[in-house]
Amino acid sequence: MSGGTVVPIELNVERVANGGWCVARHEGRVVFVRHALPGERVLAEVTDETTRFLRADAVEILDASPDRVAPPCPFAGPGRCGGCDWQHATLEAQRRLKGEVLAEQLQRLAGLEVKVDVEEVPGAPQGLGWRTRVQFAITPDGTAGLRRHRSHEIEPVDACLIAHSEVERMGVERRNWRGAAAVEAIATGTRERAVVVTPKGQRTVAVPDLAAEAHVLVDEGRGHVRAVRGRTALTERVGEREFQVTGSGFWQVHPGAAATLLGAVLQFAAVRPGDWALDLYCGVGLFAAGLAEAAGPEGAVLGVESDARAVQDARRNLRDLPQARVERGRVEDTLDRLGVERADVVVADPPRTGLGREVVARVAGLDAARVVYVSCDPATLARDLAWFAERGYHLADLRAFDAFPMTHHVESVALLTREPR
Ligand SMILES: C[S@@+](CC[C@H](N)C(=O)[O-])C[C@H]1O[C@@H](n2cnc3c(N)ncnc32)[C@H](O)[C@@H]1O
Repeated sequence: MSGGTVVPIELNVERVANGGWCVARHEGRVVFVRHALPGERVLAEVTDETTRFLRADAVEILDASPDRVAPPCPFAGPGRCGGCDWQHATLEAQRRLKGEVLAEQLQRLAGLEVKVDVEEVPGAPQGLGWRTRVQFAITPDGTAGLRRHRSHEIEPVDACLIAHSEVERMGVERRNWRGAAAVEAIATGTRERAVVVTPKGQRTVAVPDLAAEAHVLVDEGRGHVRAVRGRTALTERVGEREFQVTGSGFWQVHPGAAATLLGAVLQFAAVRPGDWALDLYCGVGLFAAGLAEAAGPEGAVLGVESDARAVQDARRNLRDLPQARVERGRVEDTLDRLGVERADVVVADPPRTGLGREVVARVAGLDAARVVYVSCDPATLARDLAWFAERGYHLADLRAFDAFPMTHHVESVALLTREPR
């Protein structure tokens, strides 16, 4: 907005929308408002304006929702840290709102009427202290902070309440990082050093008394974190099995999420001994391991993953399961390249962009009895489910998990089955 005093507008807040917003209306235009809750009357400052809609921050609550609480974090609130969206709502309300968002996306984009209960993920009872990877932005004077919402500005913080205690014990916020643009701290609980990658190379930082795994990446000032150079593997444990995760390879950030999602995937996949299963976008092999154990030595599992280091990790993590193999490549080309024509079960866990129409068509063509779709984005999940429906696969079951408390993000696991012929 241009300079001068910003006059707040009064809004009656309606429903929740995807992305941590609520919907209101002002002079014929939709307003997407943050820091508000459905049913509230608020004064809001407009932060962004187009011909079709406004964005605004609630700055004063005139009628509060019964779901409202004081944010536990002092850096949450209008114009402050953009890392969390729902610090001002109870955890129960946050989960209800996420369920409403998922249900609304499924209704609007896939024509599905579903009631969604978002389940708690064990390991963060207050919704705090769960984030095992935190990307800190660095101010020009070297102070660590977090980005403000939809902004390049940095909010200096002296602690992040959703960060895991081991990330906090690294003390990234208490060090000076002059010359770096970003630092990513990754904690898992077994390593005792921090590795810093600078433009001049990699160095190891001693972190005194750190009974934590610390892994810090620094970029070259271009505003993004680069993959770590060299082999700095972390070890994650799920049940009896250990998973090596090298560099910035994908692993769930909530310490309870990997085991919880694996449980949901195996429940829906219902793999039987001798089955032929695919794990698409397999990362370091979390789901492939469970599928291979269930399929047994007579079965077979193929993991497909595009990231070279994740493929190396997956092969290592699955080396005691000869029925599992991992192929490096993009899902879009690899199934064709390998001539994969059928499967009993397909698990797919794509990035936020979802599967897309072509991969949906390719997966549906495999004629699997069950397709398990793991998604971190309700909108792309709903879009893809509509395409699956065109090809005869329908939503048979859905579980959703609060793997990112205090934020608007929600993780879903959908079971798709074929229409009987
Ligand atoms: C959400 S992660 C899932 C990882 C794994 N299922 C897990 O739970 O740990 C998505 C993975 O897909 C990989 N990926 C991204 N685009 C891909 C593509 N087009 N083809 C194959 N893998 C891809 C990423 O490298 C990442 O490891």
